[in-house]
Amino acid sequence: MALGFEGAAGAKDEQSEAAGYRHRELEQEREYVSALYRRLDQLADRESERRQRVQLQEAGGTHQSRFDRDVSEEKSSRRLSQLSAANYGLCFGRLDMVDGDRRYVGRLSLFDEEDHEPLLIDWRAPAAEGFYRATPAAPAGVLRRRQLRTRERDVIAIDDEVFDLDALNDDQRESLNGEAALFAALTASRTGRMRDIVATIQAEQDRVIRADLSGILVVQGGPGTGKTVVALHRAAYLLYTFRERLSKRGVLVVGPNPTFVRYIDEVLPSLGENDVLLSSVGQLYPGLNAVGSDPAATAAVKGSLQMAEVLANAVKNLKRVPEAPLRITVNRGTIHEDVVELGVAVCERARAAALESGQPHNHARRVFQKEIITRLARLTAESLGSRAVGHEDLADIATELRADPDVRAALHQLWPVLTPQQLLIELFSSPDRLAAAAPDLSEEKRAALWRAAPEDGGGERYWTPSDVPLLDEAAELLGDVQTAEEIRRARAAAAEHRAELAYAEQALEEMGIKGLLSSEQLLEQYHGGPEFMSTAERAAKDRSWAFGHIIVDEAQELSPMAWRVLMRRCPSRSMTIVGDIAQTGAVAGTASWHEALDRYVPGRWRQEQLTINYRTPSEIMAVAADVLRAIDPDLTAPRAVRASGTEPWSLRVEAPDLAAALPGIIEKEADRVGDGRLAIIVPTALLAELRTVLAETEQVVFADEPSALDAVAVVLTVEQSKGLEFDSVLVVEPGRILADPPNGTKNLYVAVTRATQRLGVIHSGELPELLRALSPSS
Ligand SMILES: Nc1ncnc2c1ncn2[C@@H]1O[C@H](COP(=O)(O)OP(=O)(O)OP(=O)(O)O)[C@@H](O)[C@H]1O
Repeated sequence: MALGFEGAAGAKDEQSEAAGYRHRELEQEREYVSALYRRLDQLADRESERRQRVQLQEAGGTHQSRFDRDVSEEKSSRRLSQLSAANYGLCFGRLDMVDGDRRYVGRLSLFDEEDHEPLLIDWRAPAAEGFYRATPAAPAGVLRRRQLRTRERDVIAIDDEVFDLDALNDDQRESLNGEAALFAALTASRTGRMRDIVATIQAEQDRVIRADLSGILVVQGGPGTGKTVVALHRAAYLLYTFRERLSKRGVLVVGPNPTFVRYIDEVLPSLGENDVLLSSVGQLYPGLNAVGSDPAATAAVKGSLQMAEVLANAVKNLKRVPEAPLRITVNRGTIHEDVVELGVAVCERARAAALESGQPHNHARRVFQKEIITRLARLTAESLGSRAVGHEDLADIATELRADPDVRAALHQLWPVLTPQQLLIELFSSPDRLAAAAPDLSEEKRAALWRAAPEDGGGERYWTPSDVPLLDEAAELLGDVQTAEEIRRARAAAAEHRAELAYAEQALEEMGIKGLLSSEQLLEQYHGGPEFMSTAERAAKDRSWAFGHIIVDEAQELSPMAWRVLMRRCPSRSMTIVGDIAQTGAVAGTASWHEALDRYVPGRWRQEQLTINYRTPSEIMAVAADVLRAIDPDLTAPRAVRASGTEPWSLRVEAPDLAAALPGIIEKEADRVGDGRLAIIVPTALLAELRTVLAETEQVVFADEPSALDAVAVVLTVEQSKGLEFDSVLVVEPGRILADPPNGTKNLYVAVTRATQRLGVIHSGELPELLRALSPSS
């Protein structure tokens, strides 16, 4: 049966016997774990000596020797960072199997030096599965599961579950995996950064983590059910299990905003995985960090699928056929100056030939240009008089014409070459162009898209996260801006690169280091690339990169246009999508998984549900449940795993005094959370006012400041608080959050589910009816 040591005793002598047993077992585990650390240190020392030796080797030499040296150094660095990630919490569990086998489970695998017997099993290995999956009802060969609770390198407690089916009641069958360790983790103060949960993963979460790599898996779950943390552990699991495949193509994790990305960025390194690209949607376009913001109406239009058509039209409209023959002055200012006439039919033919090539706009321009220049060369030759003009002469004339400023201007007028940024700037700043490209958008929607052209060509603040999918779409339609010569060279280089890659692939196979390095990395090393670039770094720079797996967090926030970008980045459709439809806040966000996915993989995606809330205590969830019912009476809030013993409260302060009272309320609450973290979640419209009001309040920062995650108290909008959690949360003016269209109720649901311990609501006027479960405070 499932029991801790505490439950075993009855009479006094039995109690002291149990205590003695407990003590002996604890000592035994302390010794075992110390031995594991000795082995870890030994491996780390050897690896760093090896690396030093490699570093001392001469830098020059042949390609081959330089390559060997770089591979060794890279291999050592990776191993060292894996070993150092296991410096604390190395081992956290033990499985005693029915067949007498005993397995220790931890952050990585360790083997005995002499007999190569496993001393410790990596949590991701199949042999460790029972540690997370075994239940009293389905023990899967496990007799006892032991949790080792550790502080730094010492074992401080052990908790046992003994699976004995005969002695179970229903509650015990449903018992949580490693309750004591889990509760210790859940009630600890938050640090502002997400931590890994490798020691306390629960069975329903483990099923998601170890699910098949292929296809699209949607993980739907209410707030605090561990979607984010599970998604990150899944990334680590997939990299461990499919190392060879994924090290080459890489894994991308997409979060809703840069603050969230910073919040989660320590989890994968703590699991020994450093080569995953983390990005928000605003960072997905290489070379751009879009930090501007759009009014809701603008974001709604930009996110809608209609924009794909608008952009396709905008690119189509770039190609112009003149209404009358075009008169072009050639050889201006020379003795050969002349005016030639380019007929409408010629332009039409050239345009048709270019379109027929099926290439993106900027590439097809070459076909167009060739047709026009050939025609102009003939006309120019004719204008030179009756002298016979041969092939070579025509070629020379064509070369001259290509450089002729008037000819270039005419070509630009007929078929301009543009970057995606230029296309969007020109489109959004011109009501006429917008009207021509978006005849199906209402006047109002077109007006929402209008924006003055920037003087500096558009910096970080000009571009918004909603622009990124549009830039990506435009880049697809336009293609790179390259000259014909550049394109010819790029094609030749690509062919050579493909041949070299095939060769490198073979070399990796023969050297037995496939999975450590990709063939691309090997080639880079071989050609003496400036520095070693990880797969994630290479992928971050390449818009056309196809990832091996994509994980999307807070996926309900993605607009239809953002979904298109992600689908383009993952042609294999190997994706994990985590989110909660009840928390959609973005105006162009996702209302249903069917709506988002059926377009790409009709009927070919699967869904898992997470049902237990590990973050929010039951007292707060009672309040949240009323808000959820207002969103949809058929939805059920996830079951809170614990109570905090603290009632969530509300405080009414009338409008003129509210701003003045806030600093005092915040200071008091910050004192209460001690070394924990406090969030003040406010309606977007109040943000500017509060910046002034709270300017002098100690320890308070705003979410857009770099130190936001490390501060004792941070002020955020609901949007900025997505996916984050805090020990205590103050929600200010919930009525205004509710009244903010179109997702006010969902936003309030997000706001009240951010706390791990305490929730307070401060309001002027009547408290919204759906927060009636709060206890009024004076
Ligand atoms: N098995 C577990 N052991 C310990 N802590 C856990 C476990 N599962 C979840 N948690 C903790 O619960 C909290 C909520 O997890 P997480 O942020 O992943 O939830 P979420 O479902 O993404 O929430 P939201 O939808 O609100 O963003 C985190 O602090 C996480 O570390």
